[in-house]
Amino acid sequence: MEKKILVINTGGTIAMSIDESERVKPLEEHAVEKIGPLLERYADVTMINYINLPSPHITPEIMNQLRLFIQQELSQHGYDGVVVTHGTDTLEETAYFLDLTLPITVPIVLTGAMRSSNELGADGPVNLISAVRTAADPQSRNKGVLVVFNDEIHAARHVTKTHTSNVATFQSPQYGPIGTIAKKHVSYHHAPLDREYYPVASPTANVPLMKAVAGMDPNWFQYLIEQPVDGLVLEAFGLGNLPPTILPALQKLLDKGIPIVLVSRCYNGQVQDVYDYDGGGRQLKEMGMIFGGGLNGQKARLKLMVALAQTKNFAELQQLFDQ
Ligand SMILES: NC(=O)C[C@H](N)C(=O)O
Repeated sequence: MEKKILVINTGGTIAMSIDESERVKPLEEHAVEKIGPLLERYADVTMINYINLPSPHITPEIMNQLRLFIQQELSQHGYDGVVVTHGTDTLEETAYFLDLTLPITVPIVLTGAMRSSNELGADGPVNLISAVRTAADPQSRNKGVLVVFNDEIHAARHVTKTHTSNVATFQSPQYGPIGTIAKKHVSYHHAPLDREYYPVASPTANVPLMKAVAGMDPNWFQYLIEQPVDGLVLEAFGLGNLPPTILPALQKLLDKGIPIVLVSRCYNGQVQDVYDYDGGGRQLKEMGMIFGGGLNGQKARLKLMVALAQTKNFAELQQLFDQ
């Protein structure tokens, strides 16, 4: 029987066009609708123009509204799968947020485009067809939220935008794609690990993200010490090390009960408390910092935001980041 797939359009380059002076702009009408008829071969598709935003305009609040909308649509209409079209700049963040907060088994697939609707070699139509085929495939159930782009299927937890313009921009640097879209079928090479689920009423925690750089000025943290932030994510060096000059400022945050999650500015590997020098991972662990595994900064931030709705205890947060 033909699968019922809901396509929710949220905007991004897939819904934009380019003019003679090379300016790429959102279209008044939703460009994705024009792709609709091409999808009929693959599923019984219902398309909803939910919002039309460039993805730098997407916020955790909008991600959360989208989550509630998906849940409501699924319970009212019993779709077999959902596809969300989204701008690529923050696509990995929306995908990961939905992965953490949607307690469902049907496939949820995000896709978009790197070339706007009227550009030569526009990738929107093929990406959307691939996403619908993936959402309609029974093998895609229970795999968590997926990102389909350029004939590949990626797990939301691992995928990241790696190139500013190339159509093969979405990669999972640590583990590779979990499946591929062949001409005639969708195939999986391996399954993602068990999902985490965070019931979250609304992601209101104020969690900034900062990147470690050589010669970091401790005064940069003054704002965070004076403002009511709920947590901080730091993209540390390598295995999880920081310049020693900023440790007193970080200690002040920890003393105020503000959790600090460390991830690495390397895009491969996990942070670990190995180095035993001033500012090394050993010392950071002893200070009470939470080690964020192999997540990138933007995903660790979302995870801390949803985890803070569950606990503010540093040890419990560390357990959640160990998962
Ligand atoms: N390719 C894209 O969709 C990029 C665009 N700036 C967006 O994220 O909305």
